[in-house]
Amino acid sequence: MADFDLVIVGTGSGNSILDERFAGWRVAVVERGTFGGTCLNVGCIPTKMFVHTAELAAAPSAGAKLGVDAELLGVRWTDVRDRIFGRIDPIAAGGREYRFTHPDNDNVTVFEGTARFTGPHELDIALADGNRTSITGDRVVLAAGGRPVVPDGLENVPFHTSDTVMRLDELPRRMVIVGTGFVAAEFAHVFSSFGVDVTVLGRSGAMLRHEDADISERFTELARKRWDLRLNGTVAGAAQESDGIRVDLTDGSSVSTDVVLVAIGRTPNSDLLNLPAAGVGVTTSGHVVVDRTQRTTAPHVWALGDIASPFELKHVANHEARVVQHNLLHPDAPIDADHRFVPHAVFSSPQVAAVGLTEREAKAQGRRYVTATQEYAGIAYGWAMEDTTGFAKLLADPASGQLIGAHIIGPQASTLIQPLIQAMSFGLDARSMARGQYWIHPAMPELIENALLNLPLD
Ligand SMILES: Cc1cc2nc3c(=O)[nH]c(=O)nc-3n(C[C@H](O)[C@H](O)[C@H](O)COP(=O)(O)OP(=O)(O)OC[C@H]3O[C@@H](n4cnc5c(N)ncnc54)[C@H](O)[C@@H]3O)c2cc1C
Ligand SMILES: NC(=O)c1ccc[n+]([C@@H]2O[C@H](COP(=O)([O-])OP(=O)(O)OC[C@H]3O[C@@H](n4cnc5c(N)ncnc54)[C@H](O)[C@@H]3O)[C@@H](O)[C@H]2O)c1
Repeated sequence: MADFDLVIVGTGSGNSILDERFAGWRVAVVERGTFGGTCLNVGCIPTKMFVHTAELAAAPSAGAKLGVDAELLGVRWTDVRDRIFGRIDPIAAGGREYRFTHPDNDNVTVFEGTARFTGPHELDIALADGNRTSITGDRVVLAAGGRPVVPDGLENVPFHTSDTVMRLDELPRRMVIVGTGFVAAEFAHVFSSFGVDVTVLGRSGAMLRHEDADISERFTELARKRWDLRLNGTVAGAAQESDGIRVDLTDGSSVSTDVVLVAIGRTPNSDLLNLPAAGVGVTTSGHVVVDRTQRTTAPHVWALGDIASPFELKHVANHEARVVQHNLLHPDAPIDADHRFVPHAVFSSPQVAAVGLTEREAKAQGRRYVTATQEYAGIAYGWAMEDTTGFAKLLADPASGQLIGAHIIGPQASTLIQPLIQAMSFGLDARSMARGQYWIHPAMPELIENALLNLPLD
């Protein structure tokens, strides 16, 4: 049995822990899938490459109301797909090659297979080549991520998840997307911009229902105009028919389609690891329990990213990887992860971005707060874009002026939110932020300036 100072399970964010400071450590890295994990191979990065391309495809139809008549001649799907993965696949392969062969990694052994604990420090690895091996780790880092959840009712038909849908052989004519969250909103935008007839099936009454209610309501209203949106129901069953797949819904209706995309959330890969053998606890949702230093209930085991984090976001996984890295290197001076102001963005059309509390959460916490909104239609750059639906909504403590929540729906929301994240992270109050700096005129951040000035502070 080979003994290691450190075993890292998962090469998504876990792969970024190692640097020259670990040169004297014997390290094992275990990976059961493609090197680089979800974000690089099947998540953030390819999706945003498709989203950018989709926006180019959608531009001609958006031009007409501004007096520019253009026509989309076509989307060469296989060219788009192969350009994107022609860029990504070599990065994943290069990362793997680096760990296997580069002298920087003389102290690192890579095992390609699925790891599971057989004791507190012992792991069995079912290798991809069919063999097995056992190793021990003085310390273990769990960075094993999660995987898509699949609903009942699709047993008799082929379906895709975000893991496979970006590599379709051809662009389908019709697509049914099950789910109304991040993945559904982004892929509905991508595929409908490419000319696919998209139907979205949602169990709840709104899309992006975890967002602030005003944002979710506006997004749902706009989604209804673009996609065939079937809410308050889900899949009851499905059958293969001569001209495609028939999906039956719980309300008794049905939809015919060429491709079904499942996007109803992800589940942590904690169940693959036989965690009880190591004394590592999990929550009812399957997330590994960690303390503020990312240490699990077993003192020699740390966890980071989607396996331990309900946020399921890459910037959170990256932050937690830096915390784990520090705490491995400095066991006597551990640091805490900072989850105070975790932002997110949905790269759909329109974009949505948020940080801090929704109004619903502020109420539930009994917080004293004031709100302000500012529409894009009320700022000069919004006039340039003829935007009539986007807005920013802020929540602040009226006494201190500290922002407690920020929500944006509209063009470049994912970029416009950043100064608000900065203000919240560094404790800058709304009035100082609005009047203590210049705002370039007539640029889009005037949306934020005006929203801040609209806050009815004490
Ligand atoms: C379609 C999609 C789009 C996304 N877009 C964004 C975005 O725009 N912005 C954002 O912030 N986040 C986005 N995310 C979320 C983001 O991808 C994840 O939060 C992030 O990749 C999680 O990183 P991780 O290191 O925790 O896990 P992963 O990157 O999933 O890495 C886990 C690795 O562990 C391996 N593994 C699992 N179990 C074992 C085992 N037992 N033995 C060995 N290896 C194992 C897996 O094969 C995998 O490679 C997106 C996700 C999806 C699905
Ligand atoms: N831009 C980004 O940061 C980004 C993009 C994509 C994914 N992600 C991450 O990936 C994770 C997974 O995304 P997701 O969209 O799959 O999950 P999600 O949790 O965002 O949304 C899932 C949706 O599916 C609905 N649902 C659940 N079961 C259902 C059923 N049986 N039938 C119909 N609807 C059902 C839920 O009500 C929910 O609205 C997210 O939590 C997110 O953190 C992030």
